[in-house]
Amino acid sequence: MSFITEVEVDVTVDILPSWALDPVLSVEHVFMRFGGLVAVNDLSFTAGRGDITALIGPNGAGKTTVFNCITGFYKPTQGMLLLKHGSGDSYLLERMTDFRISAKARVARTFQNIRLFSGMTVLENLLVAQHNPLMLASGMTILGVLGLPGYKRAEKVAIERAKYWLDKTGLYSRADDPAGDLPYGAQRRLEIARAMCTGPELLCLDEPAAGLNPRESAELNALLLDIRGTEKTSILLIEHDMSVVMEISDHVVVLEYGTKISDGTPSAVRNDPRVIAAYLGVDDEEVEKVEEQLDEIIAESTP
Ligand SMILES: Nc1ncnc2c1ncn2[C@@H]1O[C@H](COP(=O)(O)OP(=O)(O)OP(=O)(O)O)[C@@H](O)[C@H]1O
Repeated sequence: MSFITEVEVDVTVDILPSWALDPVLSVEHVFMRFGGLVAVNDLSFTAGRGDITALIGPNGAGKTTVFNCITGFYKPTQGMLLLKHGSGDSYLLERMTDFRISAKARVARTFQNIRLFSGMTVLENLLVAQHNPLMLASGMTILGVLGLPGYKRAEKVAIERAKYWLDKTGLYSRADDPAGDLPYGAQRRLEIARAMCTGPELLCLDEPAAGLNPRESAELNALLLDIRGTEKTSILLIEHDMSVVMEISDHVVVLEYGTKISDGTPSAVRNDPRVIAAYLGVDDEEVEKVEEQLDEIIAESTP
């Protein structure tokens, strides 16, 4: 005869989302105040290594301010921004200058308004982006630039890298044209190529699809997916174009008035009533009503 004793085991396993397991960037309790205005309010989120993370929200939600804190243009009033390289090296971005954030932590960014050297050629724009490794190879001297073999080697590597990104972004045939002569969509791609020439650990793109037509927008999606897939570069993206956000993001963080209101997969965020309410511009008190309406719509459409 055998006795089986039932033992109640409380197995409460917290399943962490994939982006929290190996984050390239951890934003922890960040505040940014401009006088009486709280542009970023106790913001915490993680961006997973190798992920495309989108930061979205209505106009004035604080998205660009978050980018400016990450890239050192602003010092956050409070909070921590931890960037971790795949090698294990980590950097507290809020303690670093913008120059060191791009050179050491290797965070690259593009801007809402294109900022290229429009009088320089497309190729020159990509070589200027690699100024740091070139100057290091020169030993910071004119003699180094003129004679050191290390400099010649570094110059060759810089040209090869520029060619690689010209090819990837479909700009090879325009390499000798002034950047300012390129059509708008091509200038946007050149900005991304320039950022990629710095070999970033994290690529921050501020509204890369702004002003693009649907064909250019689809090309941008393909380029970003390729950067994620082939280069394994982590991307943090501010974007208003929901077709881009929903199609290519692994993870979406939503801000409203500087506060995080949703954080999850694209489909979870898309169906979050708070997000819908924020985008429709309804007040907090109306969120419940929107939720009820959504439930009704879902019930009606379910056979
Ligand atoms: N340097 C500054 N001084 C004062 N207020 C600022 C400054 N920078 C941003 N703000 C304010 O912070 C708030 C958030 O602005 P931010 O540009 O970060 O929003 P956003 O989500 O990027 O908006 P958009 O989608 O329109 O670009 C806004 O109210 C803005 O006016």
